[in-house]
Amino acid sequence: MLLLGLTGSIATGKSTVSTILHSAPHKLPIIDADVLARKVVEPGTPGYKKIVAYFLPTTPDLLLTPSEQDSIGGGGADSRGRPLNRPALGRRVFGDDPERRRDRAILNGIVHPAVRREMYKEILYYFCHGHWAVVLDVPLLFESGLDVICGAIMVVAVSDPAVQMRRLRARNPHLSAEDAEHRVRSQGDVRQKARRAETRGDGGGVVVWNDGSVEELEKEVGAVMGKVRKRSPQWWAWALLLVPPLGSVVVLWNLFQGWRWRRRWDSEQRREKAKQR
Ligand SMILES: CC(C)(COP(=O)(O)OP(=O)(O)OC[C@H]1O[C@@H](n2cnc3c(N)ncnc32)[C@H](O)[C@@H]1O)[C@@H](O)C(=O)NCCC(=O)NCCS
Ligand SMILES: Nc1ncnc2c1ncn2[C@@H]1O[C@H](COP(=O)(O)OP(=O)(O)OP(=O)(O)O)[C@@H](O)[C@H]1O
Repeated sequence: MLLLGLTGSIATGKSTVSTILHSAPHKLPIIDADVLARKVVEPGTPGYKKIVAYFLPTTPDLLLTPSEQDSIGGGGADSRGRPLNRPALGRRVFGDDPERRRDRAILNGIVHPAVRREMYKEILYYFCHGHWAVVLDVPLLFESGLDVICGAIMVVAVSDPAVQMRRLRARNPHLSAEDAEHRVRSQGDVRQKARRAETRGDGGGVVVWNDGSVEELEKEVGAVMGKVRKRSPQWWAWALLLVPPLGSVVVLWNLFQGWRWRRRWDSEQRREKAKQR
């Protein structure tokens, strides 16, 4: 089974592409890291407890008040505690200054391992059901190291940063211009991610440009999926499932390839930095 990593930057169109990939004619199952990242910090979970222990003393509005819960339809507080006030936590961790970077690293250190565990369980489920591919929708695919396990990576990118900012503010009108700017800056430049995917070569890394309309996007997704599909037909997914030793060898080979792509990219980056000095 092909693990197709779907990534990009904030508001570049990952969720829109993931909806396209989930619908006909592609009909792929989706594992959404944002959904899992919410699940693993629900009240009562170990993730929730760690976040409250670290952030509450310095973030008085970290938990929703009963009236805020009513207004978002979250129900009343129960014995597991009040839900997190996500915008308030976002203000603590999104941005470029050292304090926010440190707090973001701490939050990532709590949330990412729990997300990875949930993700592996879902991958196993889809593998056992004989799907030819599953989409891993992960905004921070490269940053979290999950690129290594993916047989192919699709980056959804926009070439004009103003388009990204406009779509973000239209989708999240509650964000101030400053908050929106902080969120965009908290993720790497999407054009850099596009270049990184392309270094993986034909079908192993593809870029979907989303500067145009949704109809154009659908066509573009169709075209790049043609390249991806060539590398991993349905019969191959069944062969891996029915011949476990073959499946194990292929998993190891894919991990090795992913690791080699990562190393190649890191050394290219080092060379570029050295040239700039
Ligand atoms: C800070 C939190 C509570 C803000 O929640 P909020 O509901 O306001 O935003 P949401 O979760 O929908 O995120 C919106 C977008 O921000 C970006 N983003 C989220 N977390 C991060 C991060 N740690 N670093 C950079 N960008 C991020 C993603 O593109 C995401 O799609 C939340 O984003 C969070 O818990 N982040 C840490 C976990 C994480 O990395 N999630 C991303 C997938 S693993
Ligand atoms: N081609 C397009 N034309 C117009 N609007 C678009 C297009 N693609 C996406 N959008 C809109 O832009 C906004 C951001 O898109 P989407 O939610 O798919 O991005 P995302 O990368 O998943 O964002 P996030 O990382 O924040 O979850 C949405 O409101 C979406 O409807």
